[in-house]
Amino acid sequence: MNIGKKSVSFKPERDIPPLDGKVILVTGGNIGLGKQCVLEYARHRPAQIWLATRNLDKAKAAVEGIQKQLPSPAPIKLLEMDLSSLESVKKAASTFSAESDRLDILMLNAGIMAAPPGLTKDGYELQFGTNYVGHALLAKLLLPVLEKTASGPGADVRIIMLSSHGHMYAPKPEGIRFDTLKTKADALGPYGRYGQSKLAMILWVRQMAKLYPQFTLSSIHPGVVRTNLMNNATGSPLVIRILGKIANRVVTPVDQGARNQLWASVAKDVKSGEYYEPVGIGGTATDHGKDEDLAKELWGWTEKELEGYAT
Ligand SMILES: NC(=O)c1ccc[n+]([C@@H]2O[C@H](COP(=O)([O-])OP(=O)(O)OC[C@H]3O[C@@H](n4cnc5c(N)ncnc54)[C@H](O)[C@@H]3O)[C@@H](O)[C@H]2O)c1
Repeated sequence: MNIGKKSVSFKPERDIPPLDGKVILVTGGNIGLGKQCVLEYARHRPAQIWLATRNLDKAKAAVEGIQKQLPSPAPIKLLEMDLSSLESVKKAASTFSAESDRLDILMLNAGIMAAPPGLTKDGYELQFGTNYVGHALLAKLLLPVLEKTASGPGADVRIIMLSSHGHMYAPKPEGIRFDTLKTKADALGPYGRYGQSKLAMILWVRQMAKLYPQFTLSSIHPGVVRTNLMNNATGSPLVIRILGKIANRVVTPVDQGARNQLWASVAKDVKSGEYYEPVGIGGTATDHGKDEDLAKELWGWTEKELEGYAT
């Protein structure tokens, strides 16, 4: 943890610059941290915000709520996408690419935590497939538009992965147990699987930052934030209810929690490839999260898995 280190002071209303002309895509933007980011961006008037969601009805209601908080309507478009289906991710990426010729901020925010054992539609372990593989494919398919944006004048392309301090629960000593990524057999338990998926996001950011120096990439932990994330966690319903009640009293409210990812999307002092614990404190990943060989190995595995998906 970041004990003893001082968080960066970041106030979205003060520190997000005007976003004129910028195009932003937020996954999981209908609720929780993602919705808060959409609201904060909307206040700074970008050209377009794309809110990627697997539930259009919930997202429409969320957008109505956001618009009510603004002095005038912001340009927010919905993009249907289920991260647990690579076909759905592919469709979303091609819809986006057909309609937008730039992408300045890609906020890979959606996620699930401690879900019961299961597989995505393509046969990946449910949390790994949703949190990591789906986002890795989305970014891969959006590379042409990201690269085009980065080559333009005054470009500042940001890619942010919502990881977690929970990456410390990734399996030891391996970090990534490649034999568990395509099976329902629950060798790691719900938090081990969550930790593994969140470690993968940190490692992907490290490797991608090396390969694509024209972008600024970061992975972040938002803090322990009051959202719906616990609602789908597996375990004893009573324990989860009690934990949820305790958490609701002590955890960070969502407007505070969203600050780290907002900071990572605009601040000048973000170091590409780094993992940040709130807010703006780098260097806090576990040894696995700093393991460059593991990052390379995971990148190779991911490229092989997604090679049928052209950019
Ligand atoms: N809340 C915390 O304390 C905390 C701590 C560490 C990390 N995080 C991370 O922050 C991110 C946002 O979480 P949150 O706390 O706002 O939780 P949340 O449950 O409020 O929001 C999660 C979002 O992800 C979306 N999502 C889930 N599965 C999806 C799928 N298959 N396809 C598309 N979208 C899907 C949900 O619809 C929702 O919009 C997650 O990646 C989470 O792991 C949160």
